[in-house]
Amino acid sequence: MKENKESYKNKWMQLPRNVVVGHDVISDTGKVCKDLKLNGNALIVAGESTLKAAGKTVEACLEEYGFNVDIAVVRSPAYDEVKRVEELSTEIKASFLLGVGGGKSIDIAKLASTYLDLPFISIPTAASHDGIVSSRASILKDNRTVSEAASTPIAVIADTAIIAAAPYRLLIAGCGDIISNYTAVRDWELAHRLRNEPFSEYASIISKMTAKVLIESARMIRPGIEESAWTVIKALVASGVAMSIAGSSRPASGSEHKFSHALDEIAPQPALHGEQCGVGTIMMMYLHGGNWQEIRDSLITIGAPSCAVELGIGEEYIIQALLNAHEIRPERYTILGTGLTREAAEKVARITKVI
Ligand SMILES: NC(=O)C1=CN([C@@H]2O[C@H](COP(=O)(O)OP(=O)(O)OC[C@H]3O[C@@H](n4cnc5c(N)ncnc54)[C@H](OP(=O)(O)O)[C@@H]3O)[C@@H](O)[C@H]2O)C=CC1
Ligand SMILES: O=C(CO)COP(=O)(O)O
Ligand SMILES: [Zn+2]
Repeated sequence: MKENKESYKNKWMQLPRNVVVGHDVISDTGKVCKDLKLNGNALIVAGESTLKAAGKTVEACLEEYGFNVDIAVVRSPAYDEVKRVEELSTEIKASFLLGVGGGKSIDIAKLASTYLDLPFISIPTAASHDGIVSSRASILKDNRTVSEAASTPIAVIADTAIIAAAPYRLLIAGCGDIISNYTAVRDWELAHRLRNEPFSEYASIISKMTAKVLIESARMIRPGIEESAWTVIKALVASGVAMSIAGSSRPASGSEHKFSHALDEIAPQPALHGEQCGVGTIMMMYLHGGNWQEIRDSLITIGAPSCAVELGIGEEYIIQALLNAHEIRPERYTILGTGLTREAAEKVARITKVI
């Protein structure tokens, strides 16, 4: 029976059981965990700032319901942090993990709980990325971002008051990560046509819909407003569901993400993931022959970076990242093909006003 259980794992669509979104829902953390029949020792995984923003509140809410709670503070989305969290989980005999923070904390908790086969709860403190519910984890290995299959959270607790109070730059980054779905899906369609790569109509439609709805509501996205946090969180959740349906990050990660990951490797001070992906989408939409101006105008309306200066990254790094991008996850075919020439890279960056 066991081997059958294992065999279906590469076919299943893992979706979270409970997605709780709203004002002050963080105070329901203890109840959510009890309702999920979780017991024993909990391990919170958070960053320095997110521990203050929400981690300590989560600790108190869990203790109120009789859980023993430990905390692991993480600093980078790297494998050695995942290993450290795994060891601590084993040491304290954790029965479940909670990722409290941005993509880094959530991905580390997600991957550690996958390796340990423990339940995991996602508690985003910002609407900065679409890994909140996804069955993927993006982790640095030898300075290169790798995307690994991971367990979907059994619950998501997204407190819109905390998310609205987070630095607005994080909400804007989440918008960039969603808008990037447009070129991600075009790359996926291209790979399906040229290389017969498996393609999911449903996942691609959901993914494109999140970008479309967000662009249409761009004027409504404002700092400190819970309604704005709601709008972006719903898009991020839907985008993560699209990845879970596809069983890969394909619906939300294409050539624009390759560009962002390439920047992470060479830029002295990379910008936020979603900010870099947004700028990458402008240029990749140009390469696809699509309406890059609409992408650029939407990012500007939201207040997201649309060029190198606004990313705080030098022009040469933009060009170099364009030249390196196709080497990131080379098996994932995109509009970048086997790579741009320097002239082509400079041309696309100039025409789209990124440099
Ligand atoms: N698995 C997936 O499907 C996906 C994964 N990702 C990954 O997610 C990461 C990007 O996520 P992102 O959130 O931008 O990066 P981080 O998790 O690094 O968060 C960015 C910064 O925001 C801070 N922060 C978060 N919430 C708050 C808050 N409420 N108040 C104050 N500060 C806050 C964090 O603090 P602190 O330092 O305390 O953590 C951190 O310094 C990348 O590694 C990317 O690869 C992105 C998309 C999808
Ligand atoms: O960032 C992601 C989707 O927004 C995940 O993508 P990667 O698989 O490229 O890490
Ligand atoms: Zn992303």
